[in-house]
Amino acid sequence: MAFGTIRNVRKVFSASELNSRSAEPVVALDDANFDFDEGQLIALLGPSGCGKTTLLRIVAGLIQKTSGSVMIGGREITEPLGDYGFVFQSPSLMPWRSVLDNVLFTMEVLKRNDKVARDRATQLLELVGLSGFLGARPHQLSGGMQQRVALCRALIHQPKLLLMDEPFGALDELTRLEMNDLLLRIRKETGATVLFVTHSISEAVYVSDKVVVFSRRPARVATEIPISLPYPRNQQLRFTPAFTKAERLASEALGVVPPAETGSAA
Ligand SMILES: Nc1ncnc2c1ncn2[C@@H]1O[C@H](COP(=O)(O)OP(=O)(O)OP(=O)(O)O)[C@@H](O)[C@H]1O
Repeated sequence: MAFGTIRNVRKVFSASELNSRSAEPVVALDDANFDFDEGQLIALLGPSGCGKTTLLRIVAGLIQKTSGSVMIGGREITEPLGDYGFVFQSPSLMPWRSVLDNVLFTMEVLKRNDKVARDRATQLLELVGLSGFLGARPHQLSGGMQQRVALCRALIHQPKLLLMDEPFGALDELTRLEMNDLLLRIRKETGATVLFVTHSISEAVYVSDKVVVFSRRPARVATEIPISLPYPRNQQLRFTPAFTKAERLASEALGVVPPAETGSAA
């Protein structure tokens, strides 16, 4: 059985949730379906406003779905679980805390801020190339470095599932490419299962085992594209026929380009 199953998930934001008497209900998700295995990295790709963040928040147990089922590791998700990690577009670090103490914040909340936690935080920060910045404050770091800290903070408690919502969307192109490689390396080291929301077709193909493409709101899964590019991946893969073909399939599903006459070939 799959580690994660998203079945017929529908979410309607009612007028009361919209805090307005006059507003029409908003159908954010309509019958979203897909599965994923433990250790997989799944990219969720779709037009702006199609409900990707809403789906992540439902998977996280932060909001209730209107109908359908979300099972993670054999449990139906109805409330927030402690064993998830989150990375958002903004790193949201605490400015008064050092890099190390920002990473350890999760462990403080979980009351597990012991030597083991500190050693792991130090190892993670080393893995992302920040071993020289343990005592630095967030304002002394670049945007990419801050996002590396946020990644370590999300992984410090060895979460069952890592949820990433456009984590590299605010970074410049070069830093973004570096972060894609870093994510692949971290994921290999930690074995984390990841749901990764992005607007970038190229990024989705590069980092994932499968791209789930959503239609316009109300979102349904338009198609699932298995990515069988080899590991370890490197930037040269972006210029291979297999990569271009996957990008083309995703672009077709998004309606960016018409379907190729053969139905799939790049
Ligand atoms: N708390 C909320 N209350 C009411 N409506 C909401 C709420 N959260 C999201 N929505 C609506 O649900 C729809 C989907 O929003 P969502 O943020 O999930 O889309 P998205 O695909 O993540 O967008 P983007 O890619 O631009 O970040 C939007 O129309 C949004 O206005």
